[in-house]
Amino acid sequence: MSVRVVARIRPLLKNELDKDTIVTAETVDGETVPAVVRIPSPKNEAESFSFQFSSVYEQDATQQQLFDAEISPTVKHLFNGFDLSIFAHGCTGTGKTHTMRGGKSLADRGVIPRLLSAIYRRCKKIEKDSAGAAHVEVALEYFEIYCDRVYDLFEPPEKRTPSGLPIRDNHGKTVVVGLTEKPCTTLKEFEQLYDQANLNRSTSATKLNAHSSRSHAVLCVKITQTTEDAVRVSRASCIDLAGSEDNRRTENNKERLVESSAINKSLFVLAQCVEAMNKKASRIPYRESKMTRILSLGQSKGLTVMILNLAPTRAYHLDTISSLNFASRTKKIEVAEVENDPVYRTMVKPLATTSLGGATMARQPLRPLTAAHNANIPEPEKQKKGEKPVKAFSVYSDARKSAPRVSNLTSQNQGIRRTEGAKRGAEPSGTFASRPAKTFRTADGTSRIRNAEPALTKASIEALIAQKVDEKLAEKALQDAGTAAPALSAELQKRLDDLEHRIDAKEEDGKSQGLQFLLMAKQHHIRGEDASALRMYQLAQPFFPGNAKLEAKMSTLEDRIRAKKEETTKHMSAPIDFPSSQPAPAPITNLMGPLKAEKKTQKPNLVSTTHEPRYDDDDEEFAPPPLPSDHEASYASDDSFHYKPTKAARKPKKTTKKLPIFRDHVPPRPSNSSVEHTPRTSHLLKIINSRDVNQIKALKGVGAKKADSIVNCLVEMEDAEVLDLESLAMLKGVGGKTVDNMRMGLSVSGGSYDF
Ligand SMILES: Nc1ncnc2c1ncn2[C@@H]1O[C@H](COP(=O)(O)OP(=O)(O)OP(=O)(O)O)[C@@H](O)[C@H]1O
Repeated sequence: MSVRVVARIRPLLKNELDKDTIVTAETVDGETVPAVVRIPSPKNEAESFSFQFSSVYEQDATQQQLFDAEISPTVKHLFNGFDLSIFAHGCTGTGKTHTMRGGKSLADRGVIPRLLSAIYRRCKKIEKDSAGAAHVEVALEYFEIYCDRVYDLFEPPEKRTPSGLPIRDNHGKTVVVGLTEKPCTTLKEFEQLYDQANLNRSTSATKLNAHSSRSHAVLCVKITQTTEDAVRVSRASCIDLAGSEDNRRTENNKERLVESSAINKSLFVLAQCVEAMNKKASRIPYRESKMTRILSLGQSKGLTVMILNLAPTRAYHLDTISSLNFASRTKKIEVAEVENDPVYRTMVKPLATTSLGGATMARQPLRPLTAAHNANIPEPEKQKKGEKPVKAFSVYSDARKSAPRVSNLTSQNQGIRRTEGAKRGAEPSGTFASRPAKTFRTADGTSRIRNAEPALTKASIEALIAQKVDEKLAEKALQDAGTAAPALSAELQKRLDDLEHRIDAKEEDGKSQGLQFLLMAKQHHIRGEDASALRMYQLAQPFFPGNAKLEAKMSTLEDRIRAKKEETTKHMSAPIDFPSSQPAPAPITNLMGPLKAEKKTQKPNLVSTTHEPRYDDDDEEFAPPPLPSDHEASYASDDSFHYKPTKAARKPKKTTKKLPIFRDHVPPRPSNSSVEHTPRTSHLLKIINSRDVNQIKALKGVGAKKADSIVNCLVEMEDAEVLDLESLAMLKGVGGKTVDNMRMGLSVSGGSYDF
């Protein structure tokens, strides 16, 4: 099922006035509880936007009401082996921490203490009902992601290493290495641990919130149920995201701005991941921030509830619309609900020395990720038969007859449906555990239930292989067909991966920030998302002070965005009804803080009063879909930017370095027009565009390596050609001097050119 998204409108604060309230909740026809958020258009008060969610909680909704309706029903599923993720999202000062953590009084307690209370109650009940035969253990991990670094909140700040805890990919899962796991047996003990750990969380006063969280906090509750026969582990992850900040309003100082930039960046990446998932893109940019990498929303299996926190007043108008848009997209994400397998105790013997959940256990990721599988990809066979994909599980249906659940005791994502009561041991032979339980992983990844393991015959192995191949082929075909983002060439993909690896390699010493921005910029650029690419280049710039290539890229992008905008404004004099295939204009997004271009180009939301505005693309504020020539500006490789230490990054040095000036004195021209070059230049460009390594190698000042690199860049550009010397100078490994050398070294028929 999809992520369950509910909205919560916080009450007015002391300094807010009733007359400024613009966000209201409404009920859908025939329903009694509100499920629609209505907000006026920022451009035209007479118009309004409405956003529908699973539920909407009004200003007077209590913590108890929210918990009882949204979280309490999930607890029993947690004990049935499903993982649970609860997110609080929203811009700064909208009540995320209040919702998740809450206040000290009983009535004010937020989702997290209430969840723990419910968990302990259920633990007691299980132990009592089984007359002590079943035993449940609860253990906690609590960490924050601050400025893209992971810190253990159970450790005092003075014990932190500046670079934070490393995260690793472990068999397709993301793992935070070295987190403290605290066993926690009572609610009282939890409260002490939690309160103490919260003192370690990074919070500061900003203009918008006196106790603003400067980090994303993730509390992971591990529940281990041990019965005579089996051990079952499930996890609840409670995530209090830091709020997006519009720094025009926060008036943040330098330190707060650095935090804010990290917060906005990670939330921006989260939005990009959601966008990519909605577009069923083959590549979800999880790796672009630690938060998205760890959380991998949509890739995890289990139940996911997102609480969208909203402020009711006009002061948050644009931020609220931005959050509503994000949440609307999130609710479309499909999550496969697969319960964690129990580990049968007859099998546990070899593990006798491994304490479950103890320090010797390999660290687990916050959520088990199945990177190889996109949960959004429907199963072709089942679709053909008109069946629902694997996730026929209704969290909120408390109907007497339990909905059929999916067992993962079969090949990955293949999902044989099982009714709730069916016993593991009764699984038909020939099925295999696809997802080794966290405490017992066999080396070959096959079944852990050895006594239930079927005898493998040659025929069954062949059948299994054939089945796997079919699955993979079908999956690939679907991915190819369903990919909305432009396919990346293998070459380009390789370079992106290389860049990611470089970033990973530098993560440890915290020097990767600039490269990360560059990587993201390049990815946006490739996808034709100019505005996002520009934002990322702007964020990268302080890390590469005075880098002429970077500046050139930014100015090319700015020009193009401006041109697109002017083009669009021409067609904007009358209201436009955007066809569904085309992105609507102006998503009012402040996720990345102020941008001159954004401010100027916000367009009215031309959407009727009862519809959600459609903001399908991150670049919409600027224009129609990307132009075919969007690759032109990405000539230069990001490899050409060299990391400079952060100190330098914070204080960009003034530079006198300028773009090369060449001797072709031709008048300025439109970038895509063919212009008269001098014969020498034309000849040079012809050689370059021939992509012939030997010819290029023969140019003056170009060795084999440089020639190779030039050809690689040209391959990346696919059909595009280098049209002028400036563009040539921006290719990887080429600069103004090299271009001059190349040109001046040219001669034809034994004679030299005149100029
Ligand atoms: N439902 C609510 N009832 C009463 N007060 C609330 C409610 N929601 C939020 N508040 C108050 O609003 C203020 C901001 O809330 P909170 O700190 O939880 O925001 P936040 O979204 O976590 O902000 P940040 O992202 O900056 O950390 C606090 O003073 C909080 O007590």
